Amino acid sequence: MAIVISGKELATLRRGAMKEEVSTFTEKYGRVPHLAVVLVGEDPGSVSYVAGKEKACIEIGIKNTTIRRPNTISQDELLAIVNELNQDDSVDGILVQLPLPKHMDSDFIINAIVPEKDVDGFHPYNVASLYLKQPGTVSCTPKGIMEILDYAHIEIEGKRAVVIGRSNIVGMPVSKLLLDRNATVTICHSRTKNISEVTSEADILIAAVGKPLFVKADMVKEGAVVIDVGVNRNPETGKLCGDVDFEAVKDKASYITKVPGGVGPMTITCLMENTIECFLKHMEEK
Ligand SMILES: Nc1nc(=O)c2c([nH]1)NC[C@@H]1CN(c3ccc(C(=O)N[C@@H](CCC(=O)O)C(=O)O)cc3)C=[N+]21
Repeated sequence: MAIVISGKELATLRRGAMKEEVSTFTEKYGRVPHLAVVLVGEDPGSVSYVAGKEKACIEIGIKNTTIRRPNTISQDELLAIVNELNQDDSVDGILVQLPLPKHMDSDFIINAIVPEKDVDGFHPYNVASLYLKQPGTVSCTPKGIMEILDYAHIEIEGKRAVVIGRSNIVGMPVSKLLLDRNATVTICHSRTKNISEVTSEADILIAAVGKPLFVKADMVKEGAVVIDVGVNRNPETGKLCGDVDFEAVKDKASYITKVPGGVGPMTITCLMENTIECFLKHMEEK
């Protein structure tokens, strides 16, 4: 049986440290960090994420404003909200929850957020900074995955890392972060031939495909480290489940994360870290 790396436990540790740090801010800067979240519509993943973020903000002492709008609002109305938050000096971080309703162009909205307040690290400026190794905001899930690997003291340098999924939000940036730590990285996707042959080579396997229970035992090398980034609903039980068939893979892996309680809590924790970082930069500019 693999060692289960608890993202939840690490999140609790990090949040305790952040709470202490934030408790010094009012005296130093006259206020605490402020995160503004915009939620359009009622995507189930988003609603659960928003609830988790509100809880984390309260825990750490970060001010949180959630702006909720029905999915009938126009793109112009959403743009106006973003512009107002951009100009609001009391706001340090802006997060527009994705996915947006179909009648909207999410790239257009994300591009409208000023990069200094883009706590998601989704703005092209921050994405480019990651690839050029320049200072900027690193997106929360990839950052959380690296923190999980480090917490478990997993060696990365020289290891063969295989990432399943090539999204801008997870697959691509986590591949870059692993490469920066000198892993040999392979990215698999829907057109990859003989995918289980490729994934079976992985010392570190990152599953970010968005398909419930996609990773089975025959796709995993004995002793591999398996990180499950999936946020899916199990089609049979309706419960939250990952991309990895945990029960099938747990006896083959050396380390594994679970859903829930794995990467998710660290995504939220890294969002808190990013909010504090944006706040501190904002305060320095004054
Ligand atoms: N602009 C934007 N940025 C995002 O980062 C973003 C987004 N939009 N849209 C939705 C997805 C999804 N996502 C989750 C993060 C943490 C949990 C999480 O902490 N889940 C808990 C369980 C929560 C439960 O039980 O419902 C866990 O895995 O233990 C879930 C989902 C961030 N996303």
